[in-house]
Order: sequence, then C-alpha cells, then structure tokens
Amino acid sequence: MDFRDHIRVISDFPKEGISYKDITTLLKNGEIYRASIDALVEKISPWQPDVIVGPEARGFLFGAPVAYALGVGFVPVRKPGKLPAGTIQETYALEYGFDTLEVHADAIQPGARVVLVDDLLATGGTMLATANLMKKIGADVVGMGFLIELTFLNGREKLIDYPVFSLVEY
Ligand SMILES: O=P(O)(O)OC[C@H]1O[C@H](OP(=O)(O)OP(=O)(O)O)[C@H](O)[C@@H]1O
Ligand SMILES: Nc1ncnc2[nH]cnc12
Repeated sequence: MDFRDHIRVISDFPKEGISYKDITTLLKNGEIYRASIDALVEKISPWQPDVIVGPEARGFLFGAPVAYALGVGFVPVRKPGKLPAGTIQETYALEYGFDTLEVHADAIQPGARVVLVDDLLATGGTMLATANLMKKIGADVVGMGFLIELTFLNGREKLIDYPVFSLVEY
C-alpha cells in the first residue's frame, strides 16, 4: 500500500516555502489509517518496547494506537503547561520555529525500553528533544518510527544514535 496516495500536500503552509504534508486525508480513511498503524506495529514489535512515547499532537494519533495494538503503555510528550504533575523539559528547533516539550518526570521507569512514534520526521528536532527527555529519565530509546520522512532535511543525522524507520519518504 502506498500511503503517499493518501497524504495531501499543501504548498506554502504554514509559511511560504514549506511543503506541508497533511495527514488528515489519511486519518479520515478508516482502512488506510488502520493499515498505517498495522505497518508501524509490524516494524516496532520486534523492538519489544515496554512503552510507546509520542509528541503532541500528531504523535498521539499514531503512537497511542500502536501502543494499544502492542498492549503496552503510551506516554504523551506535551507542549508546555499541559501536564499537571512534575515535569522535565527540553527546548528544540522546528522546520518553522522553536518550541519546548515536557514529559511527566515519573512517567517511565529508568531502564524501560522505549520506542518513539511520530507522524513526520523533518529536521529531527522534535524527536531529538524527546529522546533527550528519555535520557534524562534514564529510559532506553530502542527505536523511532515515523509515517513520513522529509529526507532532504537530513533529520536522521541528528538521530544517528538510534534505529529509525519511516514508511513514506519525500
Ligand atoms: O522533525 P521536526 O523538524 O522536529 O518536525 C517534525 C514535527 O513537526 C510536527 O509537529 P508540530 O510541532 O508542527 O506540532 P503538531 O503535531 O502539534 O502539529 C510533526 O508532527 C513533528 O512532531
Ligand atoms: N513539511 C511539514 N509538513 C507537515 N508537518 C511538518 N512538521 C514539520 N515540517 C512539516
């Protein structure tokens, strides 16, 4: 199945020069959405994660169903001010701006095998920040999975320390 056929590309969103990969067209199609989760699960399952971690917001759309399918927990990594208990933070650069991510300090046991899931790898800033949060916790990031990878932004270079796969490349 070519998931690319179900991803809508919008030029100059949210800024001029950005070719935005719109996953809402994939999500609204139940058969294709399920197939994308199944494909992620097939690749992630051999890593035998104890927990799946996904960054807000689109990481939730893929990470949580993968966790459900594997029967493991899901831990959300959120934008600042959203998590109610004690957090740790990491600031990172986006393809279009800067942001900070937070996770509950007690969300994951030190030494847990963690797989990070997101919809899209661009510069790699989001996933590197998420991996750095895991490092601070003492969790073991055993892999990262994405639906989409923008290869021309070389995000993998930032994530060189980790096994990475994506289902669709642009
Ligand atoms: O590899 P990077 O350059 O870090 O970019 C990828 C990130 O950018 C998007 O999230 P965004 O921050 O736009 O937030 P959203 O999921 O809330 O839309 C996307 O969902 C990834 O998380
Ligand atoms: N080009 C892009 N399309 C969709 N989401 C993104 N996040 C970062 N870059 C993006």
